[in-house]
Order: sequence, then C-alpha cells, then structure tokens
Amino acid sequence: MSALLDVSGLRVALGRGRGRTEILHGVDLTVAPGEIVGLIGETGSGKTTLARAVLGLVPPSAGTVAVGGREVGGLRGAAQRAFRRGGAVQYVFQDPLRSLDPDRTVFDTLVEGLAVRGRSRAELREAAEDAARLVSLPADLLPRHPGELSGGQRQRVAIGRAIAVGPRLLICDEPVSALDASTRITILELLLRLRETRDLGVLLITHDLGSLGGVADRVVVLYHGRVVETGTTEEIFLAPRHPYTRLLVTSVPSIRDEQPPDPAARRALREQVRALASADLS
Ligand SMILES: Nc1ncnc2c1ncn2[C@@H]1O[C@H](COP(=O)(O)OP(=O)(O)OP(=O)(O)O)[C@@H](O)[C@H]1O
Repeated sequence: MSALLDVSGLRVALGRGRGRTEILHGVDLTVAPGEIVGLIGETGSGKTTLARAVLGLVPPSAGTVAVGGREVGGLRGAAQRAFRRGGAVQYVFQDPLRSLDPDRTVFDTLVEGLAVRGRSRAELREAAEDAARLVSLPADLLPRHPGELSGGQRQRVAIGRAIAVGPRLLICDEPVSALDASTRITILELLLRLRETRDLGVLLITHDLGSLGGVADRVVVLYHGRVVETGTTEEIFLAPRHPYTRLLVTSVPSIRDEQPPDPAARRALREQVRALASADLS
C-alpha cells in the first residue's frame, strides 16, 4: 500500500540567529490510508514540531514531507494556503476547551471548515448532522456551546469538526490525555471506527505508550528529534530494542504487571537512557 504520509529525512530548525537549534534531525515516518501510527516521545522530543511540519506550519531545512504523493513541505504563500484550505490533513488538539471557540455552538463548530465554501443552510445542517452522527454526538447538543459539554463530548466535537472537511490524514496530538479513563477508551474507539469507515490515516501523538495499545497498528519512537525505533505495536510492546523504548514499555502498568521487571534491570535501563540523554546534550 502506498503511503498517505511520507516523511523522509526531515530536518527542522527553530529559533532565530544564534538561538536557532535543530529540533528534528532527519526523521523518516510513513502513514498508510486506514493506518493508525502512534508517535511516542517524551516532552521536548519534537512530536509537535513534526506535526507542524506536516501541516506546513514550519518549513523543513532538509528532507521531504509528502501527502498523497504530493510534496507539501516546501509549499509557500498561495500554494501553501490552498493546501491547508483543501483540508487533506486535519489536526486535533489535546485540550478541546482551548481549541474550541467558547462562543460558537456545536453546530457552527462542526461546519466551521465548510461555511467558507459557500454552502446553503440546508446543506450545512445536513453536514453538521452527519458529522455529529459520525462522532456519536446526540443531535440535541448541536445548539449548545463548548462550556455546556463534558470533556469527552468536546473532544468529539473537535474530531467531528476535523472529519467534516473530509481529510485523508488526521493528526491527533495527545487527544485523550485530558480525559478520564473510560472517556479515553470511547475516544480511541471512535478513532478506530473512523479509520475503518473512512479509510482515514491517523498519526496519534502521545507520551503515554499505554494509550496506544489496542489502537495503533505501528509505533514510531521519537527521542531527542530522532526516530530510534519503529515497529508494529506488538513488536514495540513485546520486543522493544532501544533502551528508551524498553524504559517506556516497563513504565506501562498493564504490561509491567503481566511481566514484573527485575528492579535491577529497570535501574540499568534508566542509567542507559540517562547516559544517552547527556550524550545528546553535549
Ligand atoms: N518556536 C520555537 N523556537 C525554538 N525552539 C522551539 C520552538 N518551539 C519548540 N521549540 C523547542 O523544540 C523542542 C521540541 O518541542 P516540541 O513541542 O516539538 O516537543 P514535543 O515532543 O511535542 O513536547 P510535548 O510533549 O511537551 O508537547 C523543545 O526543546 C522546544 O523547546
């Protein structure tokens, strides 16, 4: 299957003048249609920078970003705006309360990306109802405002808004970390359903490996701006190769409890990861 998202040798530097630092040091990553890829890494590893590069918000200093076979990393000006308006890639933020306009009803939010395309009110109502159905939001919530919804309902609105414009790739940045455990499961199930019904590719960004189990087909491990390991979720969970990945795996309670790690082995792993981190900083 050809890649929907193909990131190759991506380097991104941020900051100005002497403060300019390379954040991504040659990242390779693919997402196929209908595939959920987990992107995991600790805070500051460059996950959001990678997402921003895919959205065309930060330019690569080297490497390529292709969506549906089309190079989008180097787009500028009108071509870049047209790519963003086209809606092929949509972004869902961690905190829906901050990403949703508090003064906008659920209805208006769901059709936000469509309204500018000059549709009739009847078409918009149909689109809003379709989007609400897709993300299992009851129609009686359409006139409400974000402040009147639960955290899970807000995240459904944010996902519904993204889906309404018909994206091929959804980038979800920590979509469940602000939610309680049972709501997390329903949102992750929603992503699973959407990838099946819509053949949607999903890049699921998280620092919590546990939330990827049962959802991601593959996992990409980012460490200090480099991909240190890629594998199927099963490979990553059962046979992690890189010390950082092994540390992540032993930190997931459900895995840890099945195979209690030897405390000495765990300490040794921490030491290895610490040594790697200081090597990177020097
Ligand atoms: N505009 C900027 N200028 C300079 N450095 C930046 C800028 N934005 C981010 N950085 C740095 O880039 C690095 C990666 O940040 P990024 O937000 O991509 O990490 P992350 O993995 O998404 O972290 P988190 O999980 O905390 O969101 C960090 O060290 C950050 O301080």
